Amino acid sequence: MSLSPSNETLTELVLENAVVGYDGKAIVTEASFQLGEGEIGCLLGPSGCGKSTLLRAIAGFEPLISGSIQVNNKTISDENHTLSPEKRQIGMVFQDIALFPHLTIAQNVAFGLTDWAKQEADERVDYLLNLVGLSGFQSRYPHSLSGGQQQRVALARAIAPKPKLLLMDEPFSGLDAKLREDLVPEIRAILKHENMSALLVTHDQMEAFAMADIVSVMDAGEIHQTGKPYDIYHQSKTRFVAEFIGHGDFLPSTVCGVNCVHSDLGEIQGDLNHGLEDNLAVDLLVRPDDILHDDDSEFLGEIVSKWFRGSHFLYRVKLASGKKVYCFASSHHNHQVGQSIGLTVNLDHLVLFPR
Ligand SMILES: Nc1ncnc2c1ncn2[C@@H]1O[C@H](COP(=O)(O)OP(=O)(O)OP(=O)(O)O)[C@@H](O)[C@H]1O
Repeated sequence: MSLSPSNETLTELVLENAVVGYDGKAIVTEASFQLGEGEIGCLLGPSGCGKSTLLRAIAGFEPLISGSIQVNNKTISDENHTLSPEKRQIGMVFQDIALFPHLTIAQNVAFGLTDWAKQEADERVDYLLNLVGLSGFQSRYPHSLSGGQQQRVALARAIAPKPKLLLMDEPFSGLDAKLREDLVPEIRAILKHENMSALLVTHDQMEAFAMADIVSVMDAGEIHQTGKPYDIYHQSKTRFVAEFIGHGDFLPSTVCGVNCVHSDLGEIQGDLNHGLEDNLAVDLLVRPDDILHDDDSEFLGEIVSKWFRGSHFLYRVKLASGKKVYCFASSHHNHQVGQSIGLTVNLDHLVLFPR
């Protein structure tokens, strides 16, 4: 058995209309998405929307009411059959790190390697501890490690037996914000290095965007949209996605051409044909980065509140119509609440919801 990185773990996961629930009552309705070989996916949604339920179905802990789950073209769950979790070769990392306290770090990582030859298992443990930045920690015990270090050990333990797929249920939510910010890209890099297909569950948008190649946004048991983080943010398909992801406002507008709307921001030409008929009443999604502060602009808005974000200010500005929108400004443009500032509209993708 070779050390990593390996291509053995390259896995494709396909969910087709998966319905999952408890006591015959559906919680997740017809979930479909596809995770390509070596891709990192994310189920993102508010608390109680069914993310963990769907993850548990993929792990084999919950049966499907209908639909199917396939790994590398092999059906592992459908309404008639649930392959048992231990036969799925799926690794899991949870929020509560759950290392074995009485085992050393090396023994924890080697936990799933009982059928490996000793020398290969030792080499695999050393390789992984080095990969997660903890070489030299072999004989320490979990209680002597920080939360972030423990979570890295948990990751090493989960990927040690080279599972086909790694499932991660809110793995960072017990960690403080700074540690999370550092650890998320680090763990992404490790998974990519290992060619590991992985699926993360989180309610944190920033975590989803920093970690995943592809994000499925869920609400009330339903997947609203699956796509790249950029597309989810800039081309939200439903009002829920538009509101759940980042800041944004809906401006009442009227369609005035194949790629044009009229709103309180004036007439805006988008870069795509929106396919809606002229004069249709719509809501236009406006993100903070769609409106920029510009001292030279004569189009004004009055600051009603402001947030200093280090590298920039986020202003809430009131337009002449009374509607409020967010606006970005670089951090040396420090204006006061009540002041009117110039605005330019930087909106290429028109995201419209008929009213
Ligand atoms: N074992 C169970 N039996 C019955 N209902 C359950 C069970 N587990 C979860 N539920 C219900 O299913 C719904 C979805 O729960 P789930 O844990 O999947 O949501 P989630 O999106 O992962 O939430 P969170 O982010 O808070 O963990 C909730 O209404 C929950 O109460």
